[in-house]
Amino acid sequence: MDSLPELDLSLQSNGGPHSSTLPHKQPFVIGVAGGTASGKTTVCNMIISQLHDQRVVLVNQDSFYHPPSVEKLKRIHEYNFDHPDAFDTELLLSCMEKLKNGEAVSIPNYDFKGHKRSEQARLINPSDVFILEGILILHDPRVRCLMNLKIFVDSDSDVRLSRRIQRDTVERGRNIENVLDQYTRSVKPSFEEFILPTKKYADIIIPRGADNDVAIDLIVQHICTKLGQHDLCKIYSNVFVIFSTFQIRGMHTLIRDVKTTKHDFVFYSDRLIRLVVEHGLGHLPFTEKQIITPTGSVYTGVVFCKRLCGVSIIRSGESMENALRACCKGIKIGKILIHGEGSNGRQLIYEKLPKDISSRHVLLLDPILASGNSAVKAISLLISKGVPESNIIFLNLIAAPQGVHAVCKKFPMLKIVTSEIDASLDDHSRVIPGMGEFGDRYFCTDNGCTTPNFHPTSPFLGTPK
Ligand SMILES: Nc1ncnc2c1ncn2[C@@H]1O[C@H](COP(=O)(O)OP(=O)(O)O)[C@@H](O)[C@H]1O
Ligand SMILES: Nc1ccn([C@@H]2O[C@H](COP(=O)(O)O)[C@@H](O)[C@H]2O)c(=O)n1
Ligand SMILES: [Mg+2]
Repeated sequence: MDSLPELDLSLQSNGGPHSSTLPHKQPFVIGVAGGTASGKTTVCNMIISQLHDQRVVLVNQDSFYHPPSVEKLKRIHEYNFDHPDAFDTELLLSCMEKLKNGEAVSIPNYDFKGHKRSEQARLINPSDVFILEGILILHDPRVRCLMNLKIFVDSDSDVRLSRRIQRDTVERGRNIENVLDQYTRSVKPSFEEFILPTKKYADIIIPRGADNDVAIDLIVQHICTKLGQHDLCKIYSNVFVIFSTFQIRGMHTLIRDVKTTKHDFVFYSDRLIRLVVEHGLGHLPFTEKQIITPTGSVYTGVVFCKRLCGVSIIRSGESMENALRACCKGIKIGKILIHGEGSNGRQLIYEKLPKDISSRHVLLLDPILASGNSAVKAISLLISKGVPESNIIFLNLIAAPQGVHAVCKKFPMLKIVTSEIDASLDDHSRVIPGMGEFGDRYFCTDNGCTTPNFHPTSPFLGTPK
């Protein structure tokens, strides 16, 4: 029998686990094609507003219209703006190549009234997501090759024509006669000859354009999932990186900064730890439960697994205990101390684990997964105590690829939940870029600590200097 009260997971993560994110080097490129006035620009703006936490840049194919020569401008009513040759695709390709290489580019702004590039160009910075939008954006195979997701907006042609009349007379300096004449002479024939045939390249076709909220929601979810997939998450299905937002990156920026004060380091580490713990809890099993609300109505919900325990790897892991206690009232927390210099020869120095640990789901706590040697030792101990591998969730703030490989290869059934995966390890097995000695910074035992923030949970805690 437990001497502690039954566990109550008083706070839970909002929904299931996100198989998520990392800043990745290559941007996610989406192509959005469709006939004129089908709602491409409107759909793109809706996607961008729903991806509010990501850096998303919209690049319109219109920006790459060739400016017609003076001769052609004189007979502009004969010009076909809906033909693939109307666009400077070479310029589009070279801009995209620079952006993909992390360089900023200047792209033209297009003036539909004067049929020319505006004086003022638009500076575009490298970004997480680029949306390329335009009637013929799926036409050139080289442009299609840049895309991770291809969308075709499919709206009824009568609706498109009426919207085009409205838009072009209000926004593009045309009259109804111009619009109808251009539509029958070049817009409609080119749609049939060049634009409609590109629908077959689309991964997703959106009927009814911007009215199709469901399709737009699904697309946004798909983009979020894809953005969150670090390469290691693709290799190991048991690695989960929490969804990266500017908030999370901001907190990482603070705790990784060598100049950050001790107080801020502890404050922002605690915030990040809480997020990781909440995500970790989202991976626990649950069963369905119906309850009656005060209005007498039935609510079908879930109850979480109550047989839990935390195990912190001393000393840094102890920094995660408060967050776990705050989420899981009365949770038992065991401790493991492993010691060893260099990359080999880790030894178990101390362990204090609940007697019934084999029947519990274990949240193993260590903010940094570096070489993985200590983690492998700790996990092996848990397994030797009878904890099923699949009942272990290993929670970190940052993980090095080497540590992820070491743990996942040996224990493919456990789950790792982390907030960022770093680039590498240095010769001293320190995570790079990393955040230095987490335990020293958190417990204020490094040199120069002026504002001790004492967390007296560990029998092994050094004396603050
Ligand atoms: N679902 C919709 N309902 C009403 N008006 C719309 C809808 N989608 C687009 N529009 C309007 O139709 C016009 C054309 O839409 P737009 O997004 O510019 O199309 P595209 O970029 O494909 O040419 C715009 O004036 C826009 O405000
Ligand atoms: N000077 C120009 C350039 C283009 N067009 C028309 O714009 C349409 C593309 O923009 P959408 O937002 O409608 O996709 C295309 O159909 C061209 O006919 C123009 O009228 N004048
Ligand atoms: Mg548009």
